[in-house]
Amino acid sequence: MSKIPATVITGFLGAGKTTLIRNMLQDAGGRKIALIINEFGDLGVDGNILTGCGIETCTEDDVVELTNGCICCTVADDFIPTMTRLLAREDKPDHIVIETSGLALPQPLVAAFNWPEVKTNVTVDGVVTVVDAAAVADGRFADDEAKVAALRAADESLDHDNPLEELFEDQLRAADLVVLNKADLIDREVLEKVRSEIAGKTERTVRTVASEHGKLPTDVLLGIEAGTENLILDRKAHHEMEHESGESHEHDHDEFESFVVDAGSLADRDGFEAALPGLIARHDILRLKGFADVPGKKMRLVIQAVGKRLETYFDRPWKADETRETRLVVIGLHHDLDAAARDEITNELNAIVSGEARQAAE
Ligand SMILES: Nc1nc2c(ncn2[C@@H]2O[C@H](COP(=O)(O)OP(=O)(O)OP(=O)(O)O)[C@@H](O)[C@H]2O)c(=O)[nH]1
Repeated sequence: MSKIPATVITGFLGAGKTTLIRNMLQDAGGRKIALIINEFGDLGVDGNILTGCGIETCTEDDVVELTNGCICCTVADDFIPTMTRLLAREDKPDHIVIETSGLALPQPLVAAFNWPEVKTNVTVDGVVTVVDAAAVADGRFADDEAKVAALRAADESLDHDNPLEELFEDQLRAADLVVLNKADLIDREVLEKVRSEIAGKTERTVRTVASEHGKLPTDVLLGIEAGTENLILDRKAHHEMEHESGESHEHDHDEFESFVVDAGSLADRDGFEAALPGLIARHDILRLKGFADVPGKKMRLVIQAVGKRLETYFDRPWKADETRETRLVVIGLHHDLDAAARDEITNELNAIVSGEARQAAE
């Protein structure tokens, strides 16, 4: 029996993984696709967006959400049992697509495909790393010397120069294909600069393709036939290489923090959208996303912020059995989101959601 192909879609927070998968599902080419969605933070936004996207090939049964932490750390407890259940199904999928969290390392996940109970039935068709080309052009992943110096001063045990840059490079090292997404936000010349910067971060030549809103022919993404589970040992992450050279530090996510804010109904959408970027910049929030209840509206409002870019849109009606609420997950570097900062952000978010902040400013 031929093995079921699996594709790992990885990439940093907000790069466009879910958007790319949503487009892939709309152009599945008759494939029955099973989705495994892994998220950092306890809100399950991506899975909710995908099952809410109204694509008949993407029902609740086709989506498995792993929200107990990054898939790279929960391989044994979550990922392997999920794959075993998936493979035990009568109506097996034609292709398995796994969206890692924005903070996951692809290497341990791809290595897990060598576990006996998986290897005989599944092969890794390819690792697709989605890049926010505009964020790269803005230098988001470059070393911010001043910031690293401040980090080191605050925590001499810090064993990474720059956790963002290191993770970004690790996700690129694992790639069979790099998607330079958000190309609509930069011009051609900048895109080519980003392309060569990306090329400089992997020792081997990796195919890159530009995209806008993750729109690419599904045949570009699926059917790479790389068999990456047999190649991943040559695509080591930083901490695996440091381990080999003796300066070992375990792979963890301690540098990152996430928390969920429950707020009330969004009384003043314009005021909220005007105030949110300032809050994000003040606290260096890397990612903020979730859903909001807008009084008088049948549809729920999706809130999507990646760095300073904010997008809100109504995606589907609230279900009869759903509580209309505003719930937002906030993700950032640990030292930016200590307890005091989390309280401050929670209070400020509640104030701008309720419209209080605007009234106070008037
Ligand atoms: N302008 C622009 N926005 C994009 C593009 N692709 C995605 N976005 C927006 O970027 C935001 C994040 O997109 P997602 O698809 O949720 O990103 P993700 O990688 O799944 O995010 P995480 O799962 O949180 O890591 C959303 O507001 C998208 O609409 C693009 O090509 N251009």
